[in-house]
Amino acid sequence: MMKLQNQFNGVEGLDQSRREIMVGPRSNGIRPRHAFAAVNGRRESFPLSAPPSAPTSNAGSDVAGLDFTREDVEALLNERMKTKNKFNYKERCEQMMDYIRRLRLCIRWFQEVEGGYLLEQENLRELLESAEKKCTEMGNNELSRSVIHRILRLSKCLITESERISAILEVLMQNKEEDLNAIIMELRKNYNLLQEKCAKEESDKLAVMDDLSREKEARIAAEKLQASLSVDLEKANQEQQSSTQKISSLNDMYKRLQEYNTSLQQYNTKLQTELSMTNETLKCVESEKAAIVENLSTLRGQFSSLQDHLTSFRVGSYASQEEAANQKEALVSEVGCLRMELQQARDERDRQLSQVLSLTEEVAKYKDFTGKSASELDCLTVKSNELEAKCSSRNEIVRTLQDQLAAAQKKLQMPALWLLLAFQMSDLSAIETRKQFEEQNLIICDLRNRLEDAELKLVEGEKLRKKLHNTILVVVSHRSLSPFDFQELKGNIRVFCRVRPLLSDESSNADTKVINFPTSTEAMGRGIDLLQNGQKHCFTFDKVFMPDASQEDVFVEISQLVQSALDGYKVCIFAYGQTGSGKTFTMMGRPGNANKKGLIPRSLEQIFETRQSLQSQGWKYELQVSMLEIYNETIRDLLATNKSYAMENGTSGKQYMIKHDANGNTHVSDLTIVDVRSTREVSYLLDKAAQSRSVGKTLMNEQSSRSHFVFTLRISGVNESTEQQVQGVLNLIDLAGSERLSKSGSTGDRLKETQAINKSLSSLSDVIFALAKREDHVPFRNSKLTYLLQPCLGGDSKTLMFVNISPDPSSLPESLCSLRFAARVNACEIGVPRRQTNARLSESR
Ligand SMILES: Nc1ncnc2c1ncn2[C@@H]1O[C@H](COP(=O)(O)OP(=O)(O)OP(=O)(O)O)[C@@H](O)[C@H]1O
Repeated sequence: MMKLQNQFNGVEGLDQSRREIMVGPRSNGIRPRHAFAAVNGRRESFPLSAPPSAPTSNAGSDVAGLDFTREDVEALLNERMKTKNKFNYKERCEQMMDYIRRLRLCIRWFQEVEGGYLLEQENLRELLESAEKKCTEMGNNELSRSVIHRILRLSKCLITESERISAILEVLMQNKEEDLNAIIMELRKNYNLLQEKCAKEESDKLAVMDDLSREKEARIAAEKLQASLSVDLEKANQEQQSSTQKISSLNDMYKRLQEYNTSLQQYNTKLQTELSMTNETLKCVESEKAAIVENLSTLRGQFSSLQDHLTSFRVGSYASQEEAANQKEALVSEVGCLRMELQQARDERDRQLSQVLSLTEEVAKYKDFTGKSASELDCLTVKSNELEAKCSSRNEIVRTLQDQLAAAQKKLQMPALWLLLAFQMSDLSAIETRKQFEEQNLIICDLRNRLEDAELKLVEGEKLRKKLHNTILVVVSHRSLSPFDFQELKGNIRVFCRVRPLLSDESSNADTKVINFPTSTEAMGRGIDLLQNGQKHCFTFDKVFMPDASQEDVFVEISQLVQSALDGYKVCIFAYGQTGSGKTFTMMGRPGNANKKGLIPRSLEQIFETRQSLQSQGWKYELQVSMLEIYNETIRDLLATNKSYAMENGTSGKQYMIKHDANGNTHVSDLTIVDVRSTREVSYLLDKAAQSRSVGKTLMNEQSSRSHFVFTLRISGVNESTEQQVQGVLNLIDLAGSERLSKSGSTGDRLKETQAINKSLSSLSDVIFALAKREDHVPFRNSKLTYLLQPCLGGDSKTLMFVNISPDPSSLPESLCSLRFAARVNACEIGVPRRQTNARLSESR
């Protein structure tokens, strides 16, 4: 209590003279150690007493002014409990103790309240009132009352002190408030400044954040890019490695192929020489054969004449033969008679001889009997002489008879001999003829064998040629070979470029040379350079024909491709180019001039010729022709007999539908298909079609084709000996020319045609672009032309495009467009050409 009073006494002294009391700086809830006061205009500081230490277990001893302790109260209580109601006193004492504890706490709180300046007077008053109440409740107990009084006193004292302090505090608070207000103002200012700064910083921060996020994004993107680039780089490295390997392997292959090519070329030359030798032998054999056949026929004539002669002789000699036979029979019977007579004479002679003998024996006997009389002997000798005479006469008769017989026999033998001789003669000549005939037959057989051998060789040579042409040579990358040799392997569309000569009416403005043909070994015959505004545009194709190239020169380059159609390939050749650039000239040629015949008639001539020569190898071909034009997006049958399509408004009466079958063959419904057997028939059909074609005059071309012309030749061949079948198709197409309306000066119907032509050609370029980019969808159906050409552009055909170019400088932009388009076409990869061939089915045999 004393400590407290001292503390406040100091303050009380201050109270009288102060004008302004301030509290020392307080921050972070730390209690201030000084109070400041302005004393007589001077700022002084007064130390505030330290706060009481933390309450000890003996709480009562900390309370200043309360000079009794808990022990006192307990002792008092114990004493009183001896006499009074134990329970009531104890309870009340405890209540009192509780009250005192709360009072102590109040004092401590008062001391410890921040700076000791806030005093809850209301609470103290409440406490006081409750203490008074409790005092009343406690009644007349002396001890309690004195305790209570003390407490009350203490309380009152506390109240007054607190009131005083609160007054001081109020002042202090006011001052402090002002200070604080000033500080707050300052702080607000600072705050505002800070806020502005903060806002600025915030905006800066946002900008920086934006920058940062952008940078982050950029960094992430860069990292991603870096990652993808590194992946790409890795891939590229791998690709590079693999391509290096590929290149080296390709180089190896190239070398090997070159070697192979050389060997093949040698082989080819050998084969060619063999072929020519075989051909020569064949020619010799054929001439020999002809001679033999001639010989044979003369021999046959001889033989037949001999046979005729023999039969006539036989017929002629028949009568004399009969007569001779009769004579012979008569003679034979005569001979028989003579023989009988002779026999009889012989018998007689023998008998007489035996008589002579017996007589001779008898004579000998008589001679033995010497004793016989001479007369008897004489008589016997006479007898013997008679008999001998008889015998000799008989011998004479036998001799004459024998002579007669010999004569008769001679007579008999004469015609027989003659006949026999004749027979023998004719037999001899027949045998000789037969011999000759057999010899000739042998020679013929031999010749036939040789002929067969030669033909076999020829077939094998042809087979080899085909094989070399269609299989082996395709892998040989040698420019001296035909570009079609590569087609089977690469599957690209080949492109030939043809520059026509300047026409007479063009030569006036042809001083400037805009087209060049490079002469370097690389590009010789394959390159073409265009000069536009001083800029050079270089192009390379499979072949470039200069203006002086003849129709024959051009055909030579495609003849092998045409040959492929006979070998069972689908072949498509089409001419593309600006109007008047020479497409129709290339495809059809100039009518009535044999030297200027175009590719279509030349191809057909070759096909018919080859068909003829292949017949000897067992090949039989059937050829069918159809011709159509696509005019204003409508199909017209150029071989239709009734001409129902030719309607006034240019629209077709019939609706022709294009269909492709599973084999990639194209069919146009209701189209006239004509069987052809000779070039003359085809020429007739071509003339007929040319008359039906839509042709018109434009500023660019006197005879401008206003439609796309499609000539189709279907070839089906059967080989009887090898049982092979082939189905080839040859499509030859003369496209309508692309043109600029401003240049062509088209109006009316021409304008409509031009628009249709340009639209279908742009569809063609769309298709080519889609193919070049290997897009999933190729818009073949966008025009009739592209749909018709679908198997040629996207299938397994051997396709060749002619890009025709005009050398006229005024056509330079169009030429450049055409060449760019052609370069695209050249890069297009379509399917690998497939040969349509199969073994013949037994049913079809
Ligand atoms: N190589 C050539 N040699 C000689 N004359 C040629 C040659 N090429 C074209 N011509 C001539 O040029 C003219 C135009 O040729 P052509 O009619 O063939 O052109 P086009 O491209 O078919 O034209 P369009 O698309 O208008 O039908 C014709 O008179 C033709 O005879």
